[in-house]
Amino acid sequence: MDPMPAHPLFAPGAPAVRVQVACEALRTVAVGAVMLCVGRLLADALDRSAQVSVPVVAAAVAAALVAAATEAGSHAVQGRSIAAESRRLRGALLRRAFALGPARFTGAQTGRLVAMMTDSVERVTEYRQGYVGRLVGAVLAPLLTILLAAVFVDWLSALVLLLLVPVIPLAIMGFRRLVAGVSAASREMRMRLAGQFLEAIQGLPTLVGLRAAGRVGDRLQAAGEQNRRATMSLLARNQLILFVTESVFSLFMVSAAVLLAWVRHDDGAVTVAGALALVLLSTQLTAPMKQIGGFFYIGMAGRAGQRMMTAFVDRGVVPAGHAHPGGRPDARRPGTPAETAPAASSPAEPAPMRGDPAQEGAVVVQGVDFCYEPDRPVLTDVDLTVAERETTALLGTSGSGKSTLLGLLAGDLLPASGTVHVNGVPLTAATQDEVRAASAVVQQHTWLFRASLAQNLRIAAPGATDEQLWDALEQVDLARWARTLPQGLDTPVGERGLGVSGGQGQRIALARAFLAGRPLVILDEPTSQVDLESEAVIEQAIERLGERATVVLATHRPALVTGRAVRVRSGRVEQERR
Ligand SMILES: Nc1ncnc2c1ncn2[C@@H]1O[C@H](COP(=O)(O)OP(=O)(O)OP(=O)(O)O)[C@@H](O)[C@H]1O
Repeated sequence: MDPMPAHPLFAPGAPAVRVQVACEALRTVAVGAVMLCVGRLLADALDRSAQVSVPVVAAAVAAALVAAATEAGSHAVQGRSIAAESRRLRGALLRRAFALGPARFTGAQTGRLVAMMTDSVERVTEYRQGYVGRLVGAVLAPLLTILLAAVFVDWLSALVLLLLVPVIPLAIMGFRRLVAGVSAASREMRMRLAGQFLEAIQGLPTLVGLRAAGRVGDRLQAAGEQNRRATMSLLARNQLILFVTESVFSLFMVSAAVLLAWVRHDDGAVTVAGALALVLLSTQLTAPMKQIGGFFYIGMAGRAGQRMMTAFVDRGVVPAGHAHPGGRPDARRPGTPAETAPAASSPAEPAPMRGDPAQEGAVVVQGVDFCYEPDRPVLTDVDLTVAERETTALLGTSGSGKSTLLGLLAGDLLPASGTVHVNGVPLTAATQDEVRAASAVVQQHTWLFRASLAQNLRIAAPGATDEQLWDALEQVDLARWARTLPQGLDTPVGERGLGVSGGQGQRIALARAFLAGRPLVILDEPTSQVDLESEAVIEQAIERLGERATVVLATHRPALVTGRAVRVRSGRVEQERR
């Protein structure tokens, strides 16, 4: 075990450790002195003829004060050095992350990086600045206690106790073996969960647009609950083992001390005061056992964090934990959208038109007013009808209200007055979910998850077959490219799509819209991030999409207007045709 690797990332020498060891040693001697004095006072109390010795009482009080002061001093030094090293360590890791640049993070989930800089830094500093000193102190404690017993009570009794003390490291090692694997697995699970949550938050607009947020949310909730249960049972198990080990060990040491005191007193080698002090001092020998719990939560997590940070600084990777040594990385491990989506379900079936004969068309907007803030109308008296399988482009300058109108069609906003019908369903607070279920939304900025191409596509349709995925890729002219990928559909596209171009990312987003199979597809500036060549491909893809669904898109680019165009000007809709 190399508790404090000499890596430039970590503070050299850790002066706080030396101060804590000194404090711990002083505290042990002071507590030992209190026990010697108490032994003497108890012996005097048993001997009715003896008087209470004021100097002994004074010595006991003074020693107790020294013990309290060293304890407080040790904590103060620890607190200060933890804060200083946390700041330094986070700064160093952040500088390294910036130096590596975003492209280096294609293989590493940002969530892991964040978890390392927050949770792991806390554990490492707590371990390096707090725990090592206390642990060394705790190992010194029995040796110093035995020294006190040898000098002030009886050297032979002290020698016997010294021979029994090695049971402590044996007990520590046994405990470590019992809990090590489970602790590593629990740490890895927490780290993965942190990554999943962060990625879900980062990609939330995409998940919401594809109506996959509920599914992913349910899955994350289940994963969180599973993690909570696993952690609680780990803690319960460890506490039980600790309790039993500590009780058995304490009982063993105190019984040995009582026996020794009895025999040596009978032999006339130890006074009553000495015998009592010996028994009291034996309770100090169990101090290392009390550190065992901390050793395994703080120590193991701290050392694992150190390994992780060293690997990050030296090799630029945030390694996974060691929960599954030698195990094959699971393609559907948590943290990927495929895992966060429910297992098998078929692509969404197009919702049938619902019977309101008065509302002909997939989208019917009548006399709609909308404002985000009172007295600042954004849409005024808007009328718009889009027939089934018709593609309609909303044109207009920035701020004219195009995205707001799309928000109403998607069921994300409610009109202040007027009516909106989507697929025959009137939009109200009560029907909002139903209206939202009728559409898939593709935003200007698409989020690609750190997962395979297939998993990124299946966000829209968890049960889609490989054939359906290839068909969707064909529709957006990405199938040829996908076939050249080293692992085909299983090729990782990288967090935020760092492995693909902006145009390819946007086409993957469109492929998701194909897969979603909703009757209405809403596209908000689908070509804002792409070059002219990609724009032409996207234009064709939108045309194909229009053969399967009603499409409403907002765009600044006239090239995208293949069907009907509608101009939005200062919150009003003017209809025109090309
Ligand atoms: N969440 C909001 N809260 C308050 N005001 C908003 C909000 N969203 C948009 N607005 C305002 O509503 C008006 C219309 O915005 P909207 O995004 O619908 O326009 P747009 O035509 O889509 O613009 P762009 O082409 O730049 O996306 C703008 O004045 C905008 O500032």
